[in-house]
Amino acid sequence: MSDTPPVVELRDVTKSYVEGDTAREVLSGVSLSLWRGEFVVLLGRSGSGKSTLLNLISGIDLPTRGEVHVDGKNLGALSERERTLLRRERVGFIFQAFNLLPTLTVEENVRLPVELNGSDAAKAGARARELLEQVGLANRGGSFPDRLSGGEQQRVAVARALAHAPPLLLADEPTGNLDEATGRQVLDLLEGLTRRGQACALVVTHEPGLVARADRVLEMVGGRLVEREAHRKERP
Ligand SMILES: Nc1ncnc2c1ncn2[C@@H]1O[C@H](COP(=O)(O)OP(=O)(O)OP(=O)(O)O)[C@@H](O)[C@H]1O
Repeated sequence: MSDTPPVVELRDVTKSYVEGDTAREVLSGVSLSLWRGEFVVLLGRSGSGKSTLLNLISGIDLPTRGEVHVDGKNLGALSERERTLLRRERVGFIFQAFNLLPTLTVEENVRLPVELNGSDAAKAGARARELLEQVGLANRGGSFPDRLSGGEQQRVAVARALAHAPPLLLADEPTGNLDEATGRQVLDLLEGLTRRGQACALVVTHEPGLVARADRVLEMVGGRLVEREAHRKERP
């Protein structure tokens, strides 16, 4: 095992939501370590708490009890602004609905996270073009997102999520709006680029093909996290 901390560490995390007089526990004592280089799939029925878990890892929400550490930092000890910065610098996101900014071109969408992290325009542009080339969209940088197909938009979203080389990628049903063949193409890219960048990917999916390719398969069941398969690689 290496001396570097896990990219994500959850220590006995509980999350309850209060509605009226009742508190409902969505996560009950979840512990988890994710390491760089791991491609991890997260399964679970609708309402089982998958998005809640992603929100806690990204620091958008805080646990009721327990600790969440990202890149060695305890999110509960950070201010909201510090959590926002950590998220911007260290995490890439891919959403089911693509979530590209409609008023920016494809290239501007991809260079945005690089520029937000302080790179100058020339460097950000070069990095965006490199990523667009890798997702097969080198000639679409000047187009606006609504001119692209769903699969193309999601490939742009993959490029955007990885443009600032984050150690952690969180993807919430990235193929949910795509047909099977297009979804497979997007997942190939997602897997290839996260492995090449030695990032850790945590992907919520129902895609059986992806489950077979994952290093680890986790499932939310009754508020707990179950490790379904233990194809763990050697720690990077
Ligand atoms: N802000 C909130 N306030 C109250 N309840 C919430 C809140 N956010 C989530 N929940 C509840 O927590 C439970 C888990 O929701 P979550 O969105 O994490 O599930 P999920 O596994 O991602 O579901 P799906 O696959 O349908 O997206 C649900 O019952 C939901 O209603």
